[in-house]
Amino acid sequence: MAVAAAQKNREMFAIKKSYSIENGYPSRRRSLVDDARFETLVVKQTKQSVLEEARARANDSGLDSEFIQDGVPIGNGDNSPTVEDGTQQDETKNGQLADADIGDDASKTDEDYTLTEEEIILQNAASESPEAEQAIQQAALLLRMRDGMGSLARVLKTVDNYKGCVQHLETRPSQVTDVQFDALVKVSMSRNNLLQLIRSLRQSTAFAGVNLMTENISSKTPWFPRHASDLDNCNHLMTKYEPELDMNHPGFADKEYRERRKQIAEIAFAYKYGDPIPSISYKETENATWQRVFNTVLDLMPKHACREYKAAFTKLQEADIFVPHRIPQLEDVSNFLRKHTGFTLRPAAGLLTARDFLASLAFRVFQSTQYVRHANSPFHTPEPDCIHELLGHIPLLADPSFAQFSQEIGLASLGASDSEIEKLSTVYWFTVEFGLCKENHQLKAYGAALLSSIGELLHALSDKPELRPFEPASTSVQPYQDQEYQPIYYVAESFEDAKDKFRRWVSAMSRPFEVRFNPHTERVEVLDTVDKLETLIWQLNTEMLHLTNAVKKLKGTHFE
Ligand SMILES: C[C@H](O)[C@H](O)[C@H]1CNc2nc(N)[nH]c(=O)c2N1
Ligand SMILES: N[C@@H](Cc1ccc(O)cc1)C(=O)O
Ligand SMILES: [Fe+2]
Repeated sequence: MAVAAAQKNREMFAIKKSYSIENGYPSRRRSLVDDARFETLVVKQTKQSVLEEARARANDSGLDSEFIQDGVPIGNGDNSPTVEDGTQQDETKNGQLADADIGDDASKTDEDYTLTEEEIILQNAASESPEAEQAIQQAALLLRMRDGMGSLARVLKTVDNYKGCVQHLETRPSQVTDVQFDALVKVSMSRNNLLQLIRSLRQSTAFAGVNLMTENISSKTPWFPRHASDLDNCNHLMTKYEPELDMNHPGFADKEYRERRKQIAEIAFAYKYGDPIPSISYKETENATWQRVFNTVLDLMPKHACREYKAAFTKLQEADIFVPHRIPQLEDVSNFLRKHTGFTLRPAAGLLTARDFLASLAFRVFQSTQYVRHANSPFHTPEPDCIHELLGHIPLLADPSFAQFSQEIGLASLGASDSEIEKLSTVYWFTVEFGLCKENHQLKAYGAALLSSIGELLHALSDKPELRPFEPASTSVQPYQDQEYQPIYYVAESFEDAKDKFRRWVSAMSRPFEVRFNPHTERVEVLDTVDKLETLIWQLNTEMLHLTNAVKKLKGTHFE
């Protein structure tokens, strides 16, 4: 009966809220890598429907309605094309017409082509405000010229009519049937005029295709938070681990537990940047669960935890934050961390998507759950809870070197592609969550999910699992599950060594820009102009001057 009720509850809940189930996620599979893949899929589908909607709108409002392709008017529901990332982009590698790209692909793009993703983005960008409409846009157009070079005169004239400026012009013999030449024309003109230019060129029978392939209209880089306050938008949940949705969750059939968990999660939903984290008056049973885990960690830590963990743990005890009889309040922990490494906490309502979770690390913000695991399973729980965050993550976030490693993973994730997010979260999994390291030839644990799950800690340090050296390139593609204990663990020489290897690996990632966190403004800066770099170099020079002076002064006192 209880199970049936829970099932019903689960279905209702799924319709209202579940990110996973309403989208058809196979909820029995429990791997965060699968989650990331699933997230990718949902994001893609959502994007697709946004694009299709925009196409339909463009069609309704008459834009492009004069263009008929293959005898089918654009926007015809059944025949509406799908956007494939990359097909357009490939044609302007390094801004040149790339020979290798001529051929099947090129002709295919033309045939499939109606309103491209770039045009929709341009149209949306232009429609934001009158200023946005007039903003000057750099763009590249690929023109398929049926009648030879003579058509170029017409192109140049039309660009001129629209008050545009041609910045680059390149042609090649076309391999598309019935097309003599392809021309790559880079122009600069207002967005509105650019849209008109494209329309106008398309009306001419001289062109078999007019494709917009912009360099910087396109939002190929996924959105990412620029300021710590933008993290208010980075709270998307993977709900499949929640007690309502996971039949293996120890709280699945416990209504009171689920209510309590929901009530605490509400705090996270309401939380905004700058708010103090509300205190929770934990129940006796909740404090008792904490006490059980806390005491076991105290017992095992001296032998099995890494040096840095133990040192920070002692500091947390000295600050009266880690005591056996009560669960620490996140606000107190946040203030403690701020003093040691500049990390702070934000309340999280549950397991966050990898992209959102990693993004916050870039700002030295750790998103922490605040509810407590079910009293029946103190030594293992399927979703992160505050005991995991507090006993697992907090001590190392108070260690400067580890804090920096965490932030670097976060910075690398900003604007990364979906497959790179998947790799970064796998590295996170095998280091921050389940990492082992060496200390005087002995194996020690530093992973948070080992230090908060006693059963797994002992398993990891037994002779059962396979141990491999931490190597980002191979670690980042190692599949894993989070249902049972891990069969493989990765061993780092030290945090410094892990950081070095990670840095070298990250520098080969595809993101075309570097970012830097400015702690004074809590802003992430994209290092994309000489001005910004010069300002930074100037700041570093000043810093170097101070450091050099400090060395001189120390040496001076030494020898006097
Ligand atoms: C980045 C990686 O996927 C990692 O396991 C994340 C996912 N989301 C999370 N969400 C919360 N609330 N706590 C966590 O520890 C994590 N870990
Ligand atoms: N298994 C961990 C909690 C946890 C769950 C899921 C995670 O992704 C991470 C941590 C524990 O029992 O402490
Ligand atoms: Fe964790």
